[in-house]
Amino acid sequence: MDASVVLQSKISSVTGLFYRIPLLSVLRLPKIHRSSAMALLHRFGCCSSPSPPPLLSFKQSTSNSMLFTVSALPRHRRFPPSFRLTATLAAESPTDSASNGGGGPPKLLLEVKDLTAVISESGKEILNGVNLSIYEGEIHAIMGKNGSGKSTFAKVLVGHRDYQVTGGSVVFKGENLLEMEAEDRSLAGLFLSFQSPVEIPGVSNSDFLQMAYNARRRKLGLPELDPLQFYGYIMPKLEMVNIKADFLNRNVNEGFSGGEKKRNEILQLAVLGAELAILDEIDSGLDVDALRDVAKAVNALMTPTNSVLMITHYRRLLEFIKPDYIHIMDDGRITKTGDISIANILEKEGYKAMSTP
Ligand SMILES: Nc1ncnc2c1ncn2[C@@H]1O[C@H](COP(=O)(O)OP(=O)(O)OP(=O)(O)O)[C@@H](O)[C@H]1O
Repeated sequence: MDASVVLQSKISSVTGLFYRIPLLSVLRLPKIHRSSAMALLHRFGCCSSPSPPPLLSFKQSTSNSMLFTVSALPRHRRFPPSFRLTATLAAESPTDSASNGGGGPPKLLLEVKDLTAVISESGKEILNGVNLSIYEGEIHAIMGKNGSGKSTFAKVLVGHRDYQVTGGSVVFKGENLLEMEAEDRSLAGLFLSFQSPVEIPGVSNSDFLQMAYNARRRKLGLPELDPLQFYGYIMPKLEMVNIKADFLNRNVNEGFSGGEKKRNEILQLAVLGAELAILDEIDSGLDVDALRDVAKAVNALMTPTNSVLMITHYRRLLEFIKPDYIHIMDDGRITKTGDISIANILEKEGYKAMSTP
């Protein structure tokens, strides 16, 4: 833990420190990365809770400094690479326990109508009337030329502050998504894997994931997991994404290769669970084995009640994660919807084949 965090710990309340650690790290990032990193923290609802319970337990020593009792083991020994825990501790995904899973016709999960949005800073219009409906259990893919508005659409859905909605409606699980704060959207079950995942120096993956997971459990009224219980919960997830346990000791995305960052995004998804996972170019920068691992993990996470919206340029991802619908986005709206045959045509003929009615 570096000096600024220790200093901060001395002026923080006991419960306040917990979420100041990632926040401090974000504030140390270059300005260009800050809003993305804040969005990442908001993904987990970790910056707005008025009094989050501490993951790190600590107490005042006689010398007036804080004594941390993060765990019985020093940080570098907390997740040895060979660590295997066969625990039967409470390890259900919050969304598993929240889902109805009770049969019946699939419910409408997301309904976007005539959505328009501009860039907050310049007022430039990017989304020009997006319409999209996603039912529980469906996999949708959005394809489209560079700059057509795919990532903007994803970021608008999760409430990214760079964009302002100027019209239309978005209903998620029956609620007006546009009225919800970014972290509430995340806690409600919306997850966006970033095209360029941000690094958060000074915050370990394990602390970050446990904090995020417990934030979601709190929201759902479930008891939080302590570090040992969290081991039990996360170990199968690591195997699912084929990530070594020592990744948990490393700072969030710091020094990760492009492919490792993408795997880490899917690990976050596996840990948090999500009713709607939006995967923005999750295939970019992945070698073929990594793509297979990531796709396998995404498929394993599918249940009859959750859905995936993936943004991609390439058909090869769609061979691993088979979509029910493919949409073409052009100039900030969805102009065509079909099945895998759209991707086949695109591969052969390019976007000119999509411009005919
Ligand atoms: N924060 C921003 N500031 C300025 N311009 C932006 C911002 N966000 C998006 N844009 C612009 O909006 C347009 C759509 O961008 P977006 O990233 O949504 O496209 P995309 O379809 O995801 O493209 P790609 O396939 O290349 O990832 C682009 O012209 C982009 O430069």
